Amino acid sequence: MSQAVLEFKNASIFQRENLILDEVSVKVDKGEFVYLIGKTGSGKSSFMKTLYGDLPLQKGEGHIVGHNLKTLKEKDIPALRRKLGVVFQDFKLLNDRTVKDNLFFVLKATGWKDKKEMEAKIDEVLDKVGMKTKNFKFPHQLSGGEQQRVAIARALLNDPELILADEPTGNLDPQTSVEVMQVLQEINNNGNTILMATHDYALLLKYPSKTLKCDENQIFEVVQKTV
Ligand SMILES: Nc1ncnc2c1ncn2[C@@H]1O[C@H](COP(=O)(O)OP(=O)(O)OP(=O)(O)O)[C@@H](O)[C@H]1O
Repeated sequence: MSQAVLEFKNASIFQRENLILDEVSVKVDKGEFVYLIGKTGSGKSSFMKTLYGDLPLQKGEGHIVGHNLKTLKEKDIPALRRKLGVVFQDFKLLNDRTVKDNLFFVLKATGWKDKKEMEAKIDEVLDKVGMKTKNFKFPHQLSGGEQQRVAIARALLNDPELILADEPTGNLDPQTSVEVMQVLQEINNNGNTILMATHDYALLLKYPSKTLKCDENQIFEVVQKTV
């Protein structure tokens, strides 16, 4: 049986009427760590948006964590997103509440009810990213790297089948980028599947892994030596 958490066949991705990516045929298997690279404007974000239901898939086949993107309805999007953990370049934490309350907010919004279970889950995910002792802090009291760790913890709350990280180190200095990358690597070693869009070639060299490249309206796998 296939272990694919993500599979596209001859898919086309459009922004309005503009064709951004054509004949996309890619697969990500359970447990993989996959990079998505490509120049600015090559379509990485458009691809990521298609994956979390922000951009409709108009042509071809696309399946992700058990959902068919071609037939995905507006009402199916929350269920899809619960199976995905999404991490953005700009963290997207709520600045008016503590780390812990940021995570509570997501759990409540995704249907959790039991306070004890919620507390335990929050401790568990913050522990995974080394931020448990800072759960009382507000986002502005944390460094960029710490905020991104919290964002990664938030992405882990609902045990996602796939983590989509869109330029997660884009706002961080090189040293902090490596620290955040180590967190992502640990999470991957613990069994989480990760697709990470990045511009950071230094990270690719330091942590080689399967790499997909967007170029000239295509996505193809590259052998890392020639990246
Ligand atoms: N909302 C939109 N409406 C129309 N065109 C768009 C929209 N968003 C992006 N595009 C176009 O789609 C193409 C791909 O953009 P996209 O943001 O996916 O690239 P990217 O590879 O993620 O770039 P970056 O690395 O800068 O984030 C670009 O030509 C862009 O101008």
